[in-house]
Amino acid sequence: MNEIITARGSLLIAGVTIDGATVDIAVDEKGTIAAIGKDAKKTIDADIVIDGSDRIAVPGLVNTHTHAAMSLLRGYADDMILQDWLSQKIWPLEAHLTGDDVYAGTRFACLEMIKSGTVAFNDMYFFMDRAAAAVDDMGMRATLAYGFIDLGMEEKREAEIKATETLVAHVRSLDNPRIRVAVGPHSVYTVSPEGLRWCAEYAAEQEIGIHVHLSETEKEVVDCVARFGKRPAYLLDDCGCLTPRTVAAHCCWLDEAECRLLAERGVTASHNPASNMKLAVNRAMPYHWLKAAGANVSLGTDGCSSNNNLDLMEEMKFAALLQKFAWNSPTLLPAGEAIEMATAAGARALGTGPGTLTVGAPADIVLLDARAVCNTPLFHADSNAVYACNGGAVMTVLCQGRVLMHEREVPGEEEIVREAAAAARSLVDRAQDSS
Ligand SMILES: C[C@H]1O[C@@H](n2cnc3c(O)ncnc32)[C@H](O)[C@@H]1O
Ligand SMILES: [Zn+2]
Repeated sequence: MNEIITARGSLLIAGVTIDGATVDIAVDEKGTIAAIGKDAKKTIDADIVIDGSDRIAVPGLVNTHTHAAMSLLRGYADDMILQDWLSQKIWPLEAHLTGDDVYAGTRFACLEMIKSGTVAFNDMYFFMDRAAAAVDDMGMRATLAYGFIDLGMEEKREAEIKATETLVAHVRSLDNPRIRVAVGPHSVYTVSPEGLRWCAEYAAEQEIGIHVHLSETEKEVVDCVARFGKRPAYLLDDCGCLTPRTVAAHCCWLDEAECRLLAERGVTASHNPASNMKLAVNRAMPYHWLKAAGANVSLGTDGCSSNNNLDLMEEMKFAALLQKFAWNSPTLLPAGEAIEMATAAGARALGTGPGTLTVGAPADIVLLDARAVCNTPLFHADSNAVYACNGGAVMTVLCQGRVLMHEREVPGEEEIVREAAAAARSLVDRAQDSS
């Protein structure tokens, strides 16, 4: 194994390219960027030196909507509409999930994310104590929410409340600054207004975030208006769920007034273009309205059963292309904004720092291969990163100054893949045996 992966301490990335300039980046032993520039090496006595020649440094990517352990369900159910996909295939299989599955699936998802430049993610799923263990083992950052689904039943709501409280207490007990907790009301079609209100009050009391699906399909909006007399964003707002700590995933079917409402409340809208196209939700997030309103718009992959990977480099391209195509505007969402979505906007949403390569920021750093085919010729690094490259161009990943991958080597990769394959097989076999 490359010794840089196992080494700990202060670190120097020597002769790396940032915005076209060749600089050194010094990282102190706390994992903070101590200096950037030609004299950066003088600020620390580096324990580790990484050769940055032929490398372009960018901030670590932040995936703001995942169901990480769904990596076990990759390719299990494709080419379906959302409601059928969830009710006929995904939920029946998820009924057989175990904590061990979630550990194996989340560790596997972390591996895939690290290999494509992601350092932090916002996750909503089940058995989240085991997801936390996986995140801890892999050295990433994550905000973890239990997927709260009460289907309007009081008994179920009580169980979901307990599960949420248990997870919050568990994550607090870990006392790991890389792992945070949020409340995860799944959506307005799976959680009653009483459940949504409880989630909002509990999140406020605990001073933690809210992670929710919002206006993913037209059916969600039509059904919500028919049941509650208002569109989903207004229902969430009436229940107190729209806050500066809220990440609302999808937001495809928002109208212009709802975009303004999200901006006013300080909500982050997580764009998930690949999942939206695959599930044919038939409308792209109105990014132009959200942007005009001043909302924070970040980027997510969604789970591996609707994407079907966790490559946020690839997702930047999907976002830029979908926005241009859907809203008939080649100038909408240029490369620089797509990178901002995948870095600073995500970091803002999860409170993981500025999401930039600046002195004092956490050293969440990705080194891209400047000699890769996708980076040749290198007229505009942002353009290549978004339109030409994918996660395969990521060579080295640091999270809080710790090297998670170097020269594409991640410790334990083979075993992680083997365990995930076995867990996926066993999950599907158990589900089949019971049917
Ligand atoms: C946490 C639950 O959310 C389910 N899920 C995964 N992807 C989506 C999506 O795009 N919309 C709604 N719900 C989704 C996941 O399977 C869990 O059951
Ligand atoms: Zn989702």
